[in-house]
Amino acid sequence: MKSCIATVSLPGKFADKLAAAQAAKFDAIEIFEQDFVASDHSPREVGRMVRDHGLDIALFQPFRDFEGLPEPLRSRAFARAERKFDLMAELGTDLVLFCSSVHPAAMGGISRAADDLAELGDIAAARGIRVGYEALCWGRHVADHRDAWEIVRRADHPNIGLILDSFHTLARRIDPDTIRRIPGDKIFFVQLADAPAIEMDLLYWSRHFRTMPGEGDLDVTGFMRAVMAAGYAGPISLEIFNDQFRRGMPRLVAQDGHRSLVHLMDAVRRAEPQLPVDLPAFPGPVAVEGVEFVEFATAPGDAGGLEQFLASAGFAAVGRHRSKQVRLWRQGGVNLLVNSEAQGYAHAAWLNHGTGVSEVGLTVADPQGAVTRATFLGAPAHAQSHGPDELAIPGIRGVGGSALRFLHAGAASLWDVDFTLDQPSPQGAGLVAVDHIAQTMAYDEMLSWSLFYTSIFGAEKSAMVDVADPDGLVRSQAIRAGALRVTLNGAESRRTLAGRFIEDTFGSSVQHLAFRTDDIFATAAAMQDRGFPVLRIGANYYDDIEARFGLDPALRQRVQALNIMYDEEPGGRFLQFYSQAQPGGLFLEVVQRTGTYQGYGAPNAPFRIAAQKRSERPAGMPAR
Ligand SMILES: O=C(O)c1ccc(O)c(O)c1
Ligand SMILES: [Mg+2]
Repeated sequence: MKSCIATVSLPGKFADKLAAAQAAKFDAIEIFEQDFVASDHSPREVGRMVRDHGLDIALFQPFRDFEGLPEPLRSRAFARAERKFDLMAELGTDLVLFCSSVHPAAMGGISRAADDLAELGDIAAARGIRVGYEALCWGRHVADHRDAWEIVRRADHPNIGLILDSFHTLARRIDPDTIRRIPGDKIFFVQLADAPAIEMDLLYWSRHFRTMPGEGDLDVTGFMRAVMAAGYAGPISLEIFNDQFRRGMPRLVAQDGHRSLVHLMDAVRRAEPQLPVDLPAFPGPVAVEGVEFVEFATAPGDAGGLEQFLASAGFAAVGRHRSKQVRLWRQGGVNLLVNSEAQGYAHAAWLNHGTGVSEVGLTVADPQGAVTRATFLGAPAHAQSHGPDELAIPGIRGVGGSALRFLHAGAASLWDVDFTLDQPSPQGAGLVAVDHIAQTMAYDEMLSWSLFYTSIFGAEKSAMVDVADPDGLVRSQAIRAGALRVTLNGAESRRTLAGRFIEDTFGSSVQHLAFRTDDIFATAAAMQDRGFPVLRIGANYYDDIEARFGLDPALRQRVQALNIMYDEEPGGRFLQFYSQAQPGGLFLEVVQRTGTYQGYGAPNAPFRIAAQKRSERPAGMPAR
């Protein structure tokens, strides 16, 4: 796979873009003319800078408004093209993108455009240049790759070919399988971009909302399968116009871009194994069987507050690590680790973020294979010291520096090998499993996080929902990969509960953990007896759900008495209650799902957030 990224896809100055593309292991770049013009380097210097970064210039673009013009505009367009061919020679690239015209004077006509390109082909050929023609989906006369291909076919010139761009094809809902009929050697270049499914003007959508493949809702995999089936063997290039990326960090944008391409091509070969995808073999998406543990990083002075909070939720300390300052707290099938080591990864996490979740342990069929896949997708392996008789548990780093570990279900158990258990697992308050893990990040980072989960785990995303915090909007997206459910909460404002959590913890990620119970009324009562700092929900909320769902008044009484929130879908119900946010911002949630309910009670989130903001006062865990 020859990977390429357009300079327009990356933020920063020209040199920053090159450094980022190199660090992310791209093979080549497309020079977007505007980036070149804005830079202060001569064309020869730019060419040398690119090659000094180990990169090729695979394409120069765009050349606008060429075909179908009347005289004298037509001659002017040819003269302009020759100037750009001169520039390309100095840059050191032989392929240029001509996009379909939006010029008000452009005349239609497939043959007229073909004649113009054929004539241009002779000029280009004399200079060893190839011209690729791309249909912009808002082009004046040509807005469909099938028409662009017909023009290229009629131009019938070896130096004139087609350029495909997934956005232009998929935005117009053109069937990508029509690409399978195009000879692969006439496709000179392929640009890729995804986008979220939002109805809007095509040009505006393209210029502001493109995303990396897999981060949006378009079928970029179907598009790329068709391109490969056509016999295309050239570079695949990311051409992403995106407002968020423009203000992002060059290296992170480039890294996500490379990850998205590797993931895309892996998906292509898994969908159509006969296609010749040039990518080293690595294991498929990691299927998560369970959440085996969640570890909190803390320090001896802070552990007491956290442990008191866990005890109030029905957990009991049942054992300790053989060689480390780590206690095991349990109830039902849930294992929580409280790590107060004075060295190592957890300690560093505590120093950076305060008390909070530092690691999540997942059971998978092939732990080592999971790490292998993740490293091919650019996630660093996460090694942790272990004693001679202790398990080496492979792991990776998540997006914000959090860690994930992979364990075999049922194999030599971590609990038997690394831990001394002093008592059996208690029933506690009836929590049986981790239901989901809620991570919080700046809104601009959300796509990075979701790509991490969708690429490594093959996770499914549900639709993004807007949650109104009294002080700003929070976007929430649920991600599911087998037994791993994660909700991502992107804070737009620093004053939202989510935004403040990020500030207060210096970028910690897990803001809350949700546990599942099979009897939420019994669990809520048992936790109340243990002094759980439940979040109080006001009467207006209960009046509303009684009206909205036609709730039986007796049920309304029961849920209200225990501060349980309620949601339902045609196939099932969802009951949930929360703790107050603890100093530092962490909180817990308890849920019960019935029937086929798959959501997270999103309609309740604004009321929960408002209640949390009202309830803010120190309780439970002391602040650091
Ligand atoms: O937005 C544009 O004008 C534009 C330019 C060049 C491209 O390759 C493209 O896909 C879009
Ligand atoms: Mg394009």
